[in-house]
Amino acid sequence: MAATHVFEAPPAGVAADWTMPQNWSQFSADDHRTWDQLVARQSQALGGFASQAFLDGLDILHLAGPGIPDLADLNPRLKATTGWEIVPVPGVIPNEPFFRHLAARRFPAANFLRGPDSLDYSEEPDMFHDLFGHLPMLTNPVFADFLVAYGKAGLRAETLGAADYLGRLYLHTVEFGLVREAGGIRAYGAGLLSSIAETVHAVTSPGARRLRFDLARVMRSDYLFDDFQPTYFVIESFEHLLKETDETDFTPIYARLKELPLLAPGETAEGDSPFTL
Ligand SMILES: C[C@H](O)[C@H](O)[C@H]1CNc2nc(N)[nH]c(=O)c2N1
Ligand SMILES: N[C@@H](Cc1ccccc1)C(=O)O
Ligand SMILES: [Fe+2]
Repeated sequence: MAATHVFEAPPAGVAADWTMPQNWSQFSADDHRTWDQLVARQSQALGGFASQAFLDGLDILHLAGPGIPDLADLNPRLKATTGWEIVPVPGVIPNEPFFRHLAARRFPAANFLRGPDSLDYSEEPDMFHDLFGHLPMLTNPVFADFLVAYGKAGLRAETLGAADYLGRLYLHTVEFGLVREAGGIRAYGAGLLSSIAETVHAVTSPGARRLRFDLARVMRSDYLFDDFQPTYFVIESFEHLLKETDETDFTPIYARLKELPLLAPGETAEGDSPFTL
């Protein structure tokens, strides 16, 4: 987590719920050019790597036209699909307000853009990651409901001192998740899909470890934040992910996990099931 700054209190200009005005006119011509470059090369490169659900949702961003999207235009279009909207925040915010926004179908998006030196990979989640990476999946009804169920589970976890388990679930699904699809493997995680370099690595590299998704295994698996993940988890379907999160009482899982050591990034565990096609 070295490079990424997590805010502890809302800085000036940021509301108590961590949201801030997008202030679209603040973005420079260079920012808009970088955005267009990112969208063009990333959209071009994702065929064969990205889940169809993601590719379908990407249309909504392309419809927004060139330049960094104005949320005043984008949000009504997103809202019409699944009821979700984007709310600008200064960067990585604490868990509790993050869960609260998700539970209310508001997706927090960082209100700054990476520089042209980080087109392939950024160590820090920025506006390109949050909009290009996350927004397309928010237009998928099953995934959209999963993320609400996740936010509610997060709020419950906060009261149980178990938020870190949920943080790991998020990282290994919403951010770096793979899915069995079209007789192969596709990426649906936003941390992959906003980075060409890591998407290609996760889907194709023989050196990437891919395990079958297992809820408890995922919840005890630590992750890297500023480098490629050593292990990826593959789900069978978004329906399965929704069911696991929506209908599960996590309390006994947390109780069991508290007795087990955390697994370091890339560490193997008894019972690991490598993903096979
Ligand atoms: C839920 C999980 O723990 C995760 O680290 C949260 C915390 N705060 C965040 N804040 C923002 N803006 N974006 C994120 O993806 C997250 N992730
Ligand atoms: N690596 C991602 C950004 C990111 C960092 C950390 C966690 C999630 C996403 C990108 O290049 O877009
Ligand atoms: Fe993200």
